[in-house]
Amino acid sequence: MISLNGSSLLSNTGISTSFSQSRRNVPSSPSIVMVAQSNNNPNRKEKKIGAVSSNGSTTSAAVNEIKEIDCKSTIASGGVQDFYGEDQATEDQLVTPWTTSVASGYSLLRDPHHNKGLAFSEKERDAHYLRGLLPPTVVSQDIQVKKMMHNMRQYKVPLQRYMAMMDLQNMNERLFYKVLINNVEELLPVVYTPTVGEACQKYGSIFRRPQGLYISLKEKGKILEVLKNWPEKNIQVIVVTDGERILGLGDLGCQGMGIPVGKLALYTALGGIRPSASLPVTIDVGTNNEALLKDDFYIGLRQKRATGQEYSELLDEFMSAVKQVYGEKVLIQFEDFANHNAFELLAKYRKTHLVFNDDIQGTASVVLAGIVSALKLVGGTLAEHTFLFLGAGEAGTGIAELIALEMSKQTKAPIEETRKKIWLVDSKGLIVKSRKESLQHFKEPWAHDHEPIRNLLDAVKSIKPTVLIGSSGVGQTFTKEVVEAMSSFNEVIAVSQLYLHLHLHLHLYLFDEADIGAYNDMQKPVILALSNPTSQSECTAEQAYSWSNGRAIFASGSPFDPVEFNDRVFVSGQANNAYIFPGFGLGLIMSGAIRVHDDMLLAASEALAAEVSQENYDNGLIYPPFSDIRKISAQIAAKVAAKAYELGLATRLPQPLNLVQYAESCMYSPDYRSYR
Ligand SMILES: NC(=O)C1=CN([C@@H]2O[C@H](COP(=O)(O)OP(=O)(O)OC[C@H]3O[C@@H](n4cnc5c(N)ncnc54)[C@H](OP(=O)(O)O)[C@@H]3O)[C@@H](O)[C@H]2O)C=CC1
Ligand SMILES: CC(=O)C(=O)O
Ligand SMILES: [Mg+2]
Repeated sequence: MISLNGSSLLSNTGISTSFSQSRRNVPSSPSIVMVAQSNNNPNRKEKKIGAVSSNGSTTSAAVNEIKEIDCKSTIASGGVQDFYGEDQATEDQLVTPWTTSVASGYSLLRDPHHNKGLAFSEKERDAHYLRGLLPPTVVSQDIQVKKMMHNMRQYKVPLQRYMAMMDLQNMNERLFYKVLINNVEELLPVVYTPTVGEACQKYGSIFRRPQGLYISLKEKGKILEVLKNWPEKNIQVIVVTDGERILGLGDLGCQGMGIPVGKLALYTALGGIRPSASLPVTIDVGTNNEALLKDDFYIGLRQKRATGQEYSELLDEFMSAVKQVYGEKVLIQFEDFANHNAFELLAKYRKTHLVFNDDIQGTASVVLAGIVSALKLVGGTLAEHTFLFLGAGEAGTGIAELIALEMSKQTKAPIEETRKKIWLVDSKGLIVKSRKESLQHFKEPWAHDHEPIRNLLDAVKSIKPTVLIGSSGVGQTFTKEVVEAMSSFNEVIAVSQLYLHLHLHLHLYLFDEADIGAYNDMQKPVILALSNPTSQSECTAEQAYSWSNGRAIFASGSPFDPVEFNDRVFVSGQANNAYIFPGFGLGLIMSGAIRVHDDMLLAASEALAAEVSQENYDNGLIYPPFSDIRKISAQIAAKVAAKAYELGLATRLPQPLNLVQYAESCMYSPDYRSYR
């Protein structure tokens, strides 16, 4: 007998046996010394009772010997043997979490990495002691996928679908990824935004089995040991949050764990990173969410958030421990930190670690790609457009800076100049020079000369942007008046541009109504409502199309169903960093990159924009469909890796000749493996 600890204790379902060959998928001769050890039962003494050979021949002997342990005094009422002394123990007595460790297939069925459920072949059932543990039928993985989707579609409540998917992930990892990859467009809204937002809000009450690693203030000084508790050793990507800005839902404390878990599921499904190489982490420094602090089911520390030195010391310890345990090349993705920490953490650790802030950098890359694509539909170069943001935080200023950088590269103008084409509104109004003294540092570059303006509508009317981007985390802020204003003056600009165009290029001075109509039709306002989840979207797809009279080029952070307006069906795109981070991370990992550089974000953006087909454009789309995401991720990974080599930041040498092929060859496949 051995005592259970770590992840095996957490995945124990009552009866626990460990099938030690299966984990490594190689023939082995485990010699498991079975030791009975009790610290609460005076009648039980430490006893070495045997060893089990790889063919399991001594299993029954060993089990018989276990039964020899004197347990006369552990008969619980009703005649059921309290074999482990657990029923007899009172609440304040300590018990050891026992398990027997024999070469049986029972634990194989409960090992999510290797379980295949009914897909175990006859041969595997014989070889791995599964006879009798499964019903007789043998089914293919494809049938399992079909069944899972059939069952999933019976649930009408999205959170039930989420829970069904999480249960599957905890039960049969390969099937989970096969289901997700094969049905990515249908299931992305389930495992990711918007449903993951609701899951985080209710994480305590839906909590079944822990996923990921929780590092709280209690672990201060012990983070190295905590990391070593994680069962996998070859970690390549960590997604970490402190839960303070979960989507647009605010501070969800420890319950933010749903985000790293969800993002890493996408790393595997969309980017092909091996699940065993990924580690979701939640840093719990408390929460300022009063409702959660009072919630009986809350799973985190019940205290106000630690800040200042206490906070930065914990983060510092975590960052050093990660590097010590997993090395220089582990990618650490910061996710959903509040902006007062996010910018600082990125600035501090980008010099010493391979870090990437998805909300600042990934979002910037995906939105730049969408805008570059949109230019095909609305005309002009990046520098000829004017941008207005609602929201000047991580997403807003991150995107703004990357657009300004790309503009600067294209026009050779200094970035200080190109920034002037970009305006941002925060909760206090338009960011202007007169506010400079009181601005957070990341807003300062955007304080241009302009009179103060308090609200978005007035800012839209004054700035007359061609592109409006919502990154405020506040729903319904792109009102009818805002969208109508965006549409109206883009029309006016269209007419004046038409005059200019005819005059300068065609030397024509006359035109008819049809010309104006055709040209105006091309002048469409670009409206991106990035805030997640759906409830926080600045406007819905239906509102964008109807209020703009069908002229908006629209994309949103969370998906919307197609909209019928004026006998036309409008399909909107999803402007979400999920297009970028999986391929971006793959590119870093496969090149052995040691640092992230802004030029890699531009490279990723270019790769994504290049994947939008003419057919997509014809349908008004500025992003390719998610159904092609693995192919897209390979293209992104290749461009990012190429940039890493070019910048001298890659350590995997020699550089593979064909980076796209190499990226594809690195990708995890969820197909079942055959067991000896
Ligand atoms: N689609 C995607 O891929 C992504 C979407 N997002 C979404 O973007 C949203 C914002 O994220 P992030 O930038 O990290 O958050 P931040 O908290 O860093 O920034 C929010 C910004 O919005 C401003 N703001 C808040 N309320 C209002 C209001 N009523 N009117 C005007 N401005 C307001 C804030 O103003 P102030 O500074 O004055 O407080 C702040 O500048 C979230 O909903 C998130 O889910 C984020 C990343 C990626
Ligand atoms: C998509 C994302 O990262 C966010 O909304 O925070
Ligand atoms: Mg995020």
